[in-house]
Amino acid sequence: MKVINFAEQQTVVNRYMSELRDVCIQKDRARFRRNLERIGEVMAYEISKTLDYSVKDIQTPLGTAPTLLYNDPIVLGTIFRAGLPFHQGFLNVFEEADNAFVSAYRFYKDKECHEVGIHIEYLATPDLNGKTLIIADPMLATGGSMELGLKAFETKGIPGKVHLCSAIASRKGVDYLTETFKDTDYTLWCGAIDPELNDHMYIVPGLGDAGDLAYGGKL
Ligand SMILES: O=c1cc[nH]c(=O)[nH]1
Repeated sequence: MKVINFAEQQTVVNRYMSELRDVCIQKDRARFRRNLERIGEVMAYEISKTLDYSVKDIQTPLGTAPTLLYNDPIVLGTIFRAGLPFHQGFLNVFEEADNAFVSAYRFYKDKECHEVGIHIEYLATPDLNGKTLIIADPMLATGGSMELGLKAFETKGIPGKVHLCSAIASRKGVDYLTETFKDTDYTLWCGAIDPELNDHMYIVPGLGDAGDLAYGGKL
């Protein structure tokens, strides 16, 4: 598996990332969602360069324009709920894509929120056989929800290509996925890779709880 880290590049993604993280700016929910969406748009554009293209003749009012167009049948997958604005960014770019959704939640063994697992509950996906699957999961903490999300999607067909996308990943999560998918040609796209996970499996420095910041708190 190949890993791309946008934080190592000179790119506008770093500006969007700084706004996601900034403790004052991130309080503006609409802006938080829009920044996740914008990172999705840039990642989608970069992924578009990896697709398979062939020349198609486009009829204009004045003649024919030979144009390189991609042939990949794209499915955009995401994990509720924090994934929704990030997913929308990819959909803004690949607007013809089919879509797949899965819900995953963490369950804890005690009131101190020590995690014991991730539970998959809801799954809605088209046939994935031979498709180019792009999974948008903005916070890659342990890598567990991305792995389980992909496994859940793969019950509905085996994709031809897989792109795993996160806004912020932890080093531990990246190492876990790199090991788990070491024999694949998957690509993991990260807005940034942060050094630590805390006891509650939150990424540090990270940004906090992406779902709450995008949509408000939950019970
Ligand atoms: O730091 C983290 C990790 C997982 N999910 C989040 O929203 N934040």
